[in-house]
Amino acid sequence: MAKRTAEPIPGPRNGVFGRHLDDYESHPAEFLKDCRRKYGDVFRFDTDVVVISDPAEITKVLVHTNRDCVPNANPLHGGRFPTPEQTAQWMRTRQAALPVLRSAALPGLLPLVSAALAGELRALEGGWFDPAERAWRVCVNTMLPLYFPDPPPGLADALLTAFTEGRKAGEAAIRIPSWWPSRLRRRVQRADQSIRDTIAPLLTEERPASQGEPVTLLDHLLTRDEPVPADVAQAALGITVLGAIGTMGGAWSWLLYHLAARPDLFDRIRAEVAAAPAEEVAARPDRALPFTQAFVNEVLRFHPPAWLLGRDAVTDVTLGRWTVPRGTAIMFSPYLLHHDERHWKEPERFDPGRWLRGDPPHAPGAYQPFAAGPRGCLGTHLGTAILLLTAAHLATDHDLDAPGLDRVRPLFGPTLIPEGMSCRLTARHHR
Ligand code: HEM
Repeated sequence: MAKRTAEPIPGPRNGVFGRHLDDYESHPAEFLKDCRRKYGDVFRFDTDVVVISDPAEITKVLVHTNRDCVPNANPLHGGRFPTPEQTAQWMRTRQAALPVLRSAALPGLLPLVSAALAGELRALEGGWFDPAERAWRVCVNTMLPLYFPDPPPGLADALLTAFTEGRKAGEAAIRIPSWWPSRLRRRVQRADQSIRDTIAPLLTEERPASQGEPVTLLDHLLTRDEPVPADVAQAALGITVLGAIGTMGGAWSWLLYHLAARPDLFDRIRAEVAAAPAEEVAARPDRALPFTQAFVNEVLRFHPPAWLLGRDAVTDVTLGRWTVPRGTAIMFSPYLLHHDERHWKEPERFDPGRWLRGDPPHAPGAYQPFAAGPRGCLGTHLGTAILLLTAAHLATDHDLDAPGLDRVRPLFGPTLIPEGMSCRLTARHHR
């Protein structure tokens, strides 16, 4: 590995895949934390993989994404760097999806999300369920009404299949070479194709001229003066939701966990929601519910679903006093950042109040639940709103039981989810 200094980047001997894989797999976050303590804010994790934990360096890498580096290679796409044309195509997709995802558009659209969410929560009433198992479908069904006036039958299933298969293939990527046309990979490609096939006819359908303002993303795409290329439109309508399921579902599960773990704070949320005008809560929950917003911020700090992120350097990249060559994977962990006592007072304390006290709660760049820069989360505002609305609906309409929370463990998989939680929602007016 080329360096600016003669000294090699420190890290575990022979890399993690040499002798430490078991240690890493049994406690990934603890292992990384330990390495950071031993080796510093830039350490070598394995040949061609470095981990960084300094907020300023992380921000620099995120901001320069698409220029110096790209989001980690998707193993399903052969592990190659995307071509400049593929990156440009994806950036057009982001642009096409913005009409429903940017913060200014959301107040008019959130009542759709809120109604879908209320239905999903009602459907969960009565039986015991594991939030981490049910979250994926809840999140898809909650997001789709923003995209389609009548979500096409089968699309939610197609998205969930593609998500599940993609997750399995992602986990297997460590064992199967990225160019291997494995059965798993073919299943992901088939699932991806079925999303495109479900969406394609909607883009050519004759639709009645829309009455008044376009509402859903489909309306926006069909009423633009300049037609959006079919591939971009399909990706905007399907693949952006697919990209959101893992993180959104993880965040949703942790929200339920923390609400159940802190009945005192849940009561404060109930009081805040009861005192706020219902229309304001539905359209601008971030403004109407400051304590609930602080609670959500703290959930995403304590248990960021995207706990490990990475970029692949497409050119030599300087990290502190080192330069790593093109091809190096540069990883960082929002979980480590959010639990670093150098940037947070009492990081192991779940304390929404830290977001309300007026003084800056953390070092710049030390809060990264949504990453940042040109490839940061496209659904930051929507994701936050879904969590706020979930808390608001639960507060108004449901009691939440979740015994045995002390046995629930964080599972550091492709996303961070609670493992082993079981809970039950009961309608409040039934009591
Ligand atoms: C609380 C919920 C959510 C969290 C914590 C979250 C987190 C993230 C993070 C950390 C990334 C960056 C990944 C990286 O840098 O490699 C990301 C990307 C992305 N998110 Fe979210 N997200 C959430 C909700 C959503 C929602 C609701 C959408 C809606 C469609 C969405 C759409 C996307 C997309 C499309 C990308 C890929 C951006 C790109 O590569 O250009 N996310 N998300």
